[in-house]
Amino acid sequence: MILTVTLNAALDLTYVVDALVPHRAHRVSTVVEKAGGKGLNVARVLSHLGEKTVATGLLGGRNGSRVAELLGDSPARMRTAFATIAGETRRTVVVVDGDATGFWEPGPVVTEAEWSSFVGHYTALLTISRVAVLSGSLPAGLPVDAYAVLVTAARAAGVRVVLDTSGPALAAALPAGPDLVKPNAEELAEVAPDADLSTVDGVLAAASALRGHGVGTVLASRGPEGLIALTPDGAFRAVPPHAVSGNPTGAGDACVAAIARAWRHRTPWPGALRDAVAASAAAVAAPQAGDLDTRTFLSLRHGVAVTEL
Ligand SMILES: O=P(O)(O)OC[C@H]1O[C@](O)(CO)[C@@H](O)[C@H]1O
Repeated sequence: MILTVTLNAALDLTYVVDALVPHRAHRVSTVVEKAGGKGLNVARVLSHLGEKTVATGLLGGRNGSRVAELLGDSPARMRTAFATIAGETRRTVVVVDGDATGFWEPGPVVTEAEWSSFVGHYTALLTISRVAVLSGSLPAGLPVDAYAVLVTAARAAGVRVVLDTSGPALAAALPAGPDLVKPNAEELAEVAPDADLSTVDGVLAAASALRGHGVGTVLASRGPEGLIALTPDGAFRAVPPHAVSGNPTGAGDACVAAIARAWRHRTPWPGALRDAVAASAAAVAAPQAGDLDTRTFLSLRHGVAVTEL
């Protein structure tokens, strides 16, 4: 079982318009509502790929009930085990006009009692999990080291743990030793301010500085140029055969899902990275975050070039 955690879940709204023009009113041609937040997108992609998952996290208020209702349509292999909180789950809005522009609401305030009860609930779920994926921002009220607590519990349970977050939440969790982090360009620049991140060497220097904090693998996404991974088994670069256009929201979630799946099946790094690059591209090709265009995934995965650096 792969466990995904979404502490700041969201009711994701996607608006499709012809062209987004600031300071103008827009007629929206299509509105789609989805259960979202990064961990839920990861769970949905895993489920598309045929994996059994349990999606947990925090849900509250009317938006939380709507998210739960939307999750009711999930296939049996995607189980949900969310804890209820008093605060209102946030909404996010993505405006798609060929590319995507996102608006993320901040989310609820979580109480200390809700947090400590969640930690117990999560620890129980670890006993049926092989891999845990902790994704997204922290809602207000949670301690900055919330992810450090969850990483420590996973490690104590012998569960491999992927952490996909940013800013202070990421920095505070590094000493707990997550097995993989997927930093954005800002985080890489912060740990290695002099590195030229437009070059492979620069990304490797920054990734190695980040690994020095106790992380197993650093996975650096380079958008349409693919991925660079600094792993305990060496450094790899994975490049897609061609760029894919569409909605890039959720491409990172698909990438993380593919890695978790590869770990679950003990796939060696080259295969894992090939799938991660193909899954990211297949997520871009699908209209909504958390979806995967299976045809793109299957057609691209054999064309991804993986080289050991
Ligand atoms: O948790 P955050 O970092 O605020 O990101 C949340 C958002 O990211 C996405 O998962 C896309 O990665 C959206 O579905 C949206 O819910």
